[in-house]
Parts: sequence; C-alpha cells; structure tokens
Amino acid sequence: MSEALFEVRTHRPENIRVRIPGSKSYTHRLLIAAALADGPSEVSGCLRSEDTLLTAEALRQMGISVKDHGDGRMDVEGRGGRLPGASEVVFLANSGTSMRLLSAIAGLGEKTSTLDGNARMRQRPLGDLLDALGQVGIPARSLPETGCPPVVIGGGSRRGGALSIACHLSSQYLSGLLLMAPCLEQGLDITVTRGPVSRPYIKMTLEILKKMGVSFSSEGDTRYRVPGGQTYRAGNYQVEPDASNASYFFAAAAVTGGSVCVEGLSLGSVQGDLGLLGIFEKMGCTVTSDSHGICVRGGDLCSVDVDMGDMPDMVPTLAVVAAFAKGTSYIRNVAHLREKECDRLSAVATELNRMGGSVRIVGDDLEIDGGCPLHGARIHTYDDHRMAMCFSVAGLRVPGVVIENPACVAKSFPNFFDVFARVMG
Ligand SMILES: O=C(O)C1=C[C@@H](OP(=O)(O)O)[C@@H](O)[C@H](O)C1
Ligand SMILES: C=C(OP(=O)(O)O)C(=O)O
Repeated sequence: MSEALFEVRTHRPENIRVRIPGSKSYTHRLLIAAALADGPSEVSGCLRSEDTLLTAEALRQMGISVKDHGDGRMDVEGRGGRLPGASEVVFLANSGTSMRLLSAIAGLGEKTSTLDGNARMRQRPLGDLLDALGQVGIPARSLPETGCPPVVIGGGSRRGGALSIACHLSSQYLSGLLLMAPCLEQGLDITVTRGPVSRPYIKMTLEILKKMGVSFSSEGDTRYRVPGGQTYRAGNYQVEPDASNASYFFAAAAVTGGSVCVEGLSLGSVQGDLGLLGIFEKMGCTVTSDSHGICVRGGDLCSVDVDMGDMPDMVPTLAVVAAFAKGTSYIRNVAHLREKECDRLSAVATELNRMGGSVRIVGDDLEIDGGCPLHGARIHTYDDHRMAMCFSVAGLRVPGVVIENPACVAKSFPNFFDVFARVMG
C-alpha cells in the first residue's frame, strides 16, 4: 500500500456539503472516561480509525470490556475506577493521544502495564508525565530511559496528592492526569510549571469531567484540583464530528474561492481547531453557520500573523492556505510541532518548498511567502495523515500534485480520499 499514490485533480468546489467522521479527541476521551465510570455506557458517533481503535483495544487489554458495534456505537463496561492492568504489551502505534492519556490511566492499574509504539512514537516525549506520576508514588519509567516509550506504569499507590508538571511539549500529559485523578483516593492537585500548549484540548477534557459528573476546580491555565474518590457517571454519550478533519474541506473553499459546508459542526463546540475559521475570516473568507453546520466561502486571500500554540494540528492546513495568500504569513509559537507524527515544521516547509513555495523556519515560527508560482510535485507525507490531507488541498489549485502513501490517513480519517474525491469533482 505504501507504493500507492493519490493524484489530486484541480477543482473548485461549489456549494458542497460534507459529513466528517467523529472527533478523534472526543472519542479517545469518552472511551477512557466510560471505562472508569460506574457501569455500562454507550458512546455513539465514535471515530473508527487506527488510533481510536487502538485506544479501545488498549482498554480491553487493561481489563475493560469494550464492544464495537462497527457503526460508531461502542459499549463500555466501566468498573468504577478499578483497572486490572495489561498482561501483554499494549501497542499504540503512533497515537500520541492514546499513549499519553493511557499512560496516566495505567497508573490506576492493579498491576503494571507496558505501553509501546512504533519507531516514531519511541521518539515522542513522555518523560514529564512519568516524573509527575512518580511524584505521587505511581511507578512509571521509560524502559530505554529516554523519557519515551516503551513505558512501564502502575501497580503502585492509588493515593494521589500534589504534583507539578511541565506541559510545554504536550497538553496530553495534563489531560491524562485530569482523567485519572477522580479515581485516586485523594485526587490530584496539579501545578503546571511550563506551558501548557494546546490549551483547548485541556478544556475539552474538563468538559468531559463535568458532563460525566466529576467535580474539579482550576485557577487560570496552571492550577487544577480534582478531589479523589469520585466516579464518572455511566450513560449515553455522543461524539461530535471532528473539527480538525473538517479543516481540509474549509481550506478547499479558501484556496479555490469556492464554497463548502461541513454538516453537524457548531461554532459553540469546545474543539479548539474551529479557531481556524476566525483566521480564515481575517484572510478574506466568509464563514457562516446555522443549525445544520458551518460553511466557508473563499475570497481574495491576504496574509496573517498568528499565534498557533493552541491549534497545532491546524498549522499544516493554515500553511497551505497561506501559500496562496498575498503577502508573508507568520505562524508563531509552534515548537511543539516538532514532536508530532513527524517533525511537522520541517515537513511542511520542505514540501511547500518542493512545490516552488518560499517557507522558512525561524526559531519556533513558520514564515510563508504567499503568492509564489507553485507547481505540481510528488508530496512526501512522512507517514503523517495531516501532511497527506493538507497537501491534497493544495492540489485543488495546482495541477500535478501527487500524494505519496495516502493510506496514512487511516490514523484519523480512513475514508478521507473517498470523501475528498467524491466532493472535489
Ligand atoms: O489531547 C488531544 O486530543 C490532542 C492534543 C494535541 O496534542 P498536544 O497537546 O501534544 O499538542 C493535538 O495535537 C492532538 O492531535 C490531539
Ligand atoms: C498530533 C496528532 O495526534 P497524536 O498526538 O494523537 O498522535 C494529530 O492528530 O495531529
């Protein structure tokens, strides 16, 4: 399959309506919270992609029954915060969210669990989370002593207490701690010493706690207190469509001057990646929303200067759109892009430059000169779903864009190319 290519055809979408599968971030969180809840839950609208199915399988390995109906519904038998732990190595491929959230959850395990990933995951950091777990008596170590997987966690104290943690590399450490905290005897009193980056994902985690009956308090972005001895309320929970994966369709309208509506999304959602729409408006697009969804119409694009520390996954999408805008765009505060599925700062710059663009990495920022004459190219995707999806958008405007290894979209949007080919001509 790695030999396969996707050849993009230029096309301007007009009045296209599209449905996007469920949110990856919500699916991971709801499955985990349901696993800790006090009885059976049904989570519907789940994303069924490589990463979320890995989270479901990991929970099974740790002793939780998860039944996948195959249509987005998953039945999860929560055990009231009890977690036996996994006897076999839990393999999480390159799913950072699974690895970080489940490493914290494994800390609740009666026995130790070993969590591992693929070669790239073995380079993605986790050390600050392991340190934090250690501060409250939970055994947590990186086997290669690099702070990266494979990690061995759990089989220790369930007391909880106060800890401090740096979250400048990832917010996922904090989301993991917040999710496990109510199941500890004393809960957790968390101080964030650096960061956090990607703050909307923390808000999403807190939203789930609240929705499932768990109380907590917070002060700004750096202090969180979750009392212990609480249980998540089992019930029926619904996952909304994935705003990050909707971005490729919004961007399609932006770069072509066409119009696209994504159904089932609302501007009131806590999915932080919807913030990209405000940026598209500043660049010259028109954004409208109603009870059916959100629509974008492209216009004459101008450059932007934006801090994207809270929206890392939208940087590749924005970079592609900026390449078609008038003037130089500055995408700031995105050092954490180096820790993703690939080094996304370097990958985005290399591939846009391969198409004749002019993109520079300056410190922790990306600078993109818009309006360069772009030409077709065979795009390397670095086994990164977001690279495959955002460069497909470039191909709507530039003839001859060919996407290598399109199958890498299985991570978050397995039928992306079917949907894309159907609605983009
Ligand atoms: O918590 C989450 O669901 C996510 C948090 C973000 O990661 P970081 O916090 O590591 O930036 C994001 O990039 C990832 O796709 C999903
Ligand atoms: C960074 C991403 O995911 P993860 O951290 O879960 O691998 C992503 O989906 O862009």
